[in-house]
Amino acid sequence: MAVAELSTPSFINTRLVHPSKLSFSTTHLHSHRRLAFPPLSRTHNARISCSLAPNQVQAPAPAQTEEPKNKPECYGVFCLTYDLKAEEETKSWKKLINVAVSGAAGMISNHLLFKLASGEVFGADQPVALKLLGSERSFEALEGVAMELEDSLFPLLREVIISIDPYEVFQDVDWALLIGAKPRGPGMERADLLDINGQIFAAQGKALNAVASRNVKVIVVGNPCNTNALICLKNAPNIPAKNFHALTRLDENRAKCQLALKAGVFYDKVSNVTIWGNHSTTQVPDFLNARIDGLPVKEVIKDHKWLEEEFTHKVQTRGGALIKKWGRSSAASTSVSIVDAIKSLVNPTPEGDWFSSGVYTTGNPYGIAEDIVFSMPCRSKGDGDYELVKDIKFDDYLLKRITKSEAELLAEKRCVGHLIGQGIAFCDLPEDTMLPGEM
Ligand SMILES: NC(=O)C1=CN([C@@H]2O[C@H](COP(=O)(O)OP(=O)(O)OC[C@H]3O[C@@H](n4cnc5c(N)ncnc54)[C@H](OP(=O)(O)O)[C@@H]3O)[C@@H](O)[C@H]2O)C=CC1
Ligand SMILES: O=C([O-])CC(=O)C(=O)O
Repeated sequence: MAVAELSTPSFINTRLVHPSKLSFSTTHLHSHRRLAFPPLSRTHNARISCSLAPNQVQAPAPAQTEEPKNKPECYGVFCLTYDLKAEEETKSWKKLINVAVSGAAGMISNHLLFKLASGEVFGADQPVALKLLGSERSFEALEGVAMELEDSLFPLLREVIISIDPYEVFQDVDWALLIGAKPRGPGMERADLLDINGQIFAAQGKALNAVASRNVKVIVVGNPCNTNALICLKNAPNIPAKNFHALTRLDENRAKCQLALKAGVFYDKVSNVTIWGNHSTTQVPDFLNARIDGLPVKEVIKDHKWLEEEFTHKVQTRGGALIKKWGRSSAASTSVSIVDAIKSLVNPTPEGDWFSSGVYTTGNPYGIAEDIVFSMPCRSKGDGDYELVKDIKFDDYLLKRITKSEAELLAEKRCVGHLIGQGIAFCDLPEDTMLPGEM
């Protein structure tokens, strides 16, 4: 049996031994101990214990013994132990947080993971553990991702595990970024997509409910993301519904860019942009409440016909326009928008401004149907939570558009009744229901 000798708990002083070359010995992590690693297995992942407890962990998770039966599997250099308290420059760092990413071998993740590990998302004093969820099919690609993370030498990246089991990946997670989903293929009905992807998010909701931190924040990216988020939260009744988000931040960013272009200003001058509704072509980019340089958009952009027609359509179909150019859907800008969405929750929202997120509608002050996930304007104190913005103006144009997106989401919800404990599915989707990328 090959065994790695670790003479110190510090990360930088340990010897690197690749786990695939070693077999299991012990998981006790103290200085001056013998440590070896299990061979890579596709069903069981190893998470190495460390001297830091994850933040906010209250989940009634299966008891973690020192040698759990299904010991999760760490990856390569991340199997080496460390002790943040032992190094001068890391003593002041915060407690490790656990971040799960599904679809981790996909295009969006390929951009996102490196941002998460670099410190640009959670801060330069926030060590992270990345827990990557893939599938049997993509397991080798997932190993490739983990190898690239190893080679990037990120000081803040203290643990990486790869797995195809959501119950292992979601154990004690503080954030779950749910990206993995099946794209709609040629000839596939939207109802089929809702069902196929809905099954994934129902299973992941159940796993989060069982093993994640009770305070986990969940951002659903995989499409159709609003209804997937609804399915996920319905299958996780022990986690507050408020903690679930569907990503509409990319749409907000796209809207800001178009307004800036038309007004001839740089996009940092555009604020208070809400995307209402579904992440689909019925989404409503709100120019009534948006501001440019502090002024109402309609005072700066006098061409109101452009706002109602061209601007709205451009934002709704930006994903499709990009696919036509690239031959694949937005990945880099989506990952940037996921970073923006997280940062908006962990930093106080600038005075007077807000951000868009697809959130649970129950108790909303706008009269939008309850019990769906709808993009609305939010503000955060920076504690991971948010409040809906109250002082919002509506006019007939805005209300009519919002109603259309609301009707679409209610129809999507009827299609997934079987996945949310609401009886038999009945699918009567509007003809023109499309993802942004389907135009
Ligand atoms: N909300 C938003 O603003 C946006 C959302 N999206 C959506 O994000 C999702 C991911 O996009 P992207 O990263 O570009 O896509 P990729 O195809 O590159 O990656 C998708 C990942 O999803 C996983 N996946 C595919 N089918 C299944 C399945 N049946 N069960 C579980 N996992 C599955 C794949 O994992 P594996 O290889 O392991 O099977 C793959 O790694 C898509 O649904 C896309 O529509 C995209 C852009 C914007
Ligand atoms: O439709 C897609 O898969 C891509 C998408 O969501 C977008 O670009 O907004």
